[in-house]
This record gives sequence, C-alpha cells and structure tokens, in this order.
Amino acid sequence: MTRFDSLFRQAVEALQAQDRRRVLRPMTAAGGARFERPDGACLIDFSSNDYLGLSQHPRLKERAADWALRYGAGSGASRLVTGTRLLHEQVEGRVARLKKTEAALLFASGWQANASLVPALARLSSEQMGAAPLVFADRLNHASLHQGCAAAGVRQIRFRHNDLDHLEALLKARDSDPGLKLILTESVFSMDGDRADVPGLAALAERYGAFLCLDEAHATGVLGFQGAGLASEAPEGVHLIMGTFSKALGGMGAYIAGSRALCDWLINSASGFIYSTALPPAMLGAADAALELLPDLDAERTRVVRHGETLRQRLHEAGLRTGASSTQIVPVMLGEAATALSVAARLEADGMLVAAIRPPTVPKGESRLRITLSAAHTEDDVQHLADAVVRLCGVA
Ligand SMILES: Cc1ncc(COP(=O)(O)O)c(C=O)c1O
Repeated sequence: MTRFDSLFRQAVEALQAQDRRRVLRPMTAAGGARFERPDGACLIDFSSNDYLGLSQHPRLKERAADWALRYGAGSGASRLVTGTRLLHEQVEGRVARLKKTEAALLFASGWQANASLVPALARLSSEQMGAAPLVFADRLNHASLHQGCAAAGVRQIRFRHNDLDHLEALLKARDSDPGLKLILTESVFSMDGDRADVPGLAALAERYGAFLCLDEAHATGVLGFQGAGLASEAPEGVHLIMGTFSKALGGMGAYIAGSRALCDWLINSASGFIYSTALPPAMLGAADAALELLPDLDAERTRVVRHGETLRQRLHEAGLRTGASSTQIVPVMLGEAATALSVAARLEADGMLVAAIRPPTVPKGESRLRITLSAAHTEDDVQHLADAVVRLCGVA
C-alpha cells in the first residue's frame, strides 16, 4: 500500500461508474475452443483471436518446446546486440515468402510494431524530405497505430471508416504539401470484422504518391491465398505489411514485411525493434510451425468463413445488427456499455465466453458483443451461440 492508492482507487471507481472498468480473469485453455474457469466451469470460447485453433496445435507446441530445449528460454538481448539467431532469419524468410515481399522483420508484439513504425517513417520523412509526414488514418484504426502517431508527434488526418472518397478528398487537398504521405489502415478491422478495399487503397496511394501501410493482424492466416492476407489482392500496391503471430497463427510476436530497404531502415530507426529483447526460441518455434502449416489449412479457413456466414444469417433473421462484418469477427451492436456487459455476463452463465466491447475501444454508444469464430468450433457450437444471443438480446 502507498499513500497514492486513494488516487488509483478513485480513478478506477470513476471507470466503474461508467461501466468502463476492466478486470483480469484467469482461465485455463482446455482445447477445442474451450476454457476452464478456476471454479471448474467449462466455457466455449468466442472471444479470443485463435481463428484457426493453432494455439493448441501439436506441431506448434512441439516446436516451441523443442526450440526452447535446444536453444534456451530467452534471446538475451536486442537483435542488434547479441539477440539475432539463425532462427529469427528463418522465420523472417518464411514471412517474406508468405507475403511475397523481399524481406521481413520480427517484433516482440503487434502493438510494438505499430507503435514503432509511424515514428520510424516520420523520421524518414523529416530527414529525407525535409518535412513532417502527412498521416492519413482510418478512424477505426487499432490503438497501437494511434500510439505510434502520438509517439511521433504527428497529428492524424483521419478519414471516415473505409470511405475511400473521403480519403481521396483529403489526399487531394494536401497534394502539394511536402513530406511523406502515409496511409494507415487495417485490412480486417478488429472490432468490426469488415474489410478494407485494398486494391482501391493501393490505387489511391499510387495516384497521390502515398506510402500504404496495412495492418493485417486479423487477416493473416484466414484470408487471401493460403492465408497470406488481403495485401495479396494488390500485389506491389502495398508498401508495408504488418501482421502478428498472436492471432490466427496461434502464438506471439509480430512482423513488418516489405522491401529490403524498408526493413534496413526499420532496423536502424524502429525503437520497438532496437531497444527491446529479441523474440525467444519458443515463440519463434511456434511461429515457424504455424507458417509451415498455413498453406495446408484451406479446410480450416473454409470452416471459419462458413461459421461467420451461418452466425450472421441467424442474427440478421432475428433483427440483430452486425455492422459490415464479412469475416470471422462478428460484432452484435447493442449500444450501451451496460447492455453489452449484461448480455456477456448472461452468455457466460450459459457457458459461452464473449467479449463485451465498450468505449474507449469503440466509440460511445457503439458498445457491442465481439464474437470471434474459430475453425476449432463445431457447427453445434455456433448454433448454440446464435440461439443464446438471439434469446438474450430479446428479438427472437
Ligand atoms: C489490428 C491490430 N493490430 C495490432 C494488434 C496488436 O497485436 P499484438 O496483440 O500482437 O500486440 C492488434 C491486437 O489486438 C490488433 O487488433
């Protein structure tokens, strides 16, 4: 206890009063998209991002264990000190082949990659173009991209979500301004499950000389040829592809893929790369195995897509709104934070774990359930969830 604790308590109580308090809840993964709570209750998991069920795949677990046993628990230092192993280069090679880029660079997490990339590109703009960058960002971008902009001290020029006409108007208005023009967006939006028009973005980037950065955290593994993500819809048109091993790839860590020159610059400028310890062998082993498996997982990709379609159809028939979702992420729009919390609690009482997403993660008045589907779910799991959501949301 310290004499500052009353400040912390008051701050948390203020969040509680707005239904915005967050708490940690331990769970044990039980396989088959199930979690076990400490009281022994078994819950079907509709809340994690393990879209292909790979976090429990024997090949990932074995390689993680094997590489830890052979190479050690940690990497000991930043990649630029003594942290670089052949294993890092092997995994980077696999990422670059998947993404069809010249090179790739690993980061400890997706958050870290995004928080580092904007400052690195901002520095490039200042040093090489003599002016700060102009950052055109989708309004619904992930918090880590906002963090990167804040760290770089850039004021974002935000375009309406997935509205390429608005983006074009903003690009046109600043066409003659100096500095690197960056377009920052996700390819599948984490809280909405909708997709960006990647060929359209690439065409705008080309027309206005902008550098297109695509966060493929939720697309990689699930969408695109062999799970390569949506950048594959515009080969050559995306200049930087960021993705993670922490979602469909079942492990932890992230990467930025692009040209060799881009990766060389990031090695020299991305603070989350330079000043952070290299990914450890176990995590590299899991990533390596996931990347090896990915081309053979078409059946899993098809299953997860079908689960999304089944669920959306059932919810729409019952009059529920799922926004523009067209992927394995299905939001159920409920409006008030208290409603989302109460429906999530009742689903949990019925044995299903679904996240209630509230501000500031989503805009005020847009609280929702965020349902995530996995190839590890059975059709019965999805039907069971749909029945419960329809019943609890009171529109059946
Ligand atoms: C779109 C997006 N980008 C980046 C991240 C961060 O990735 P990580 O969990 O690996 O830090 C997330 C994860 O929540 C995300 O949803």
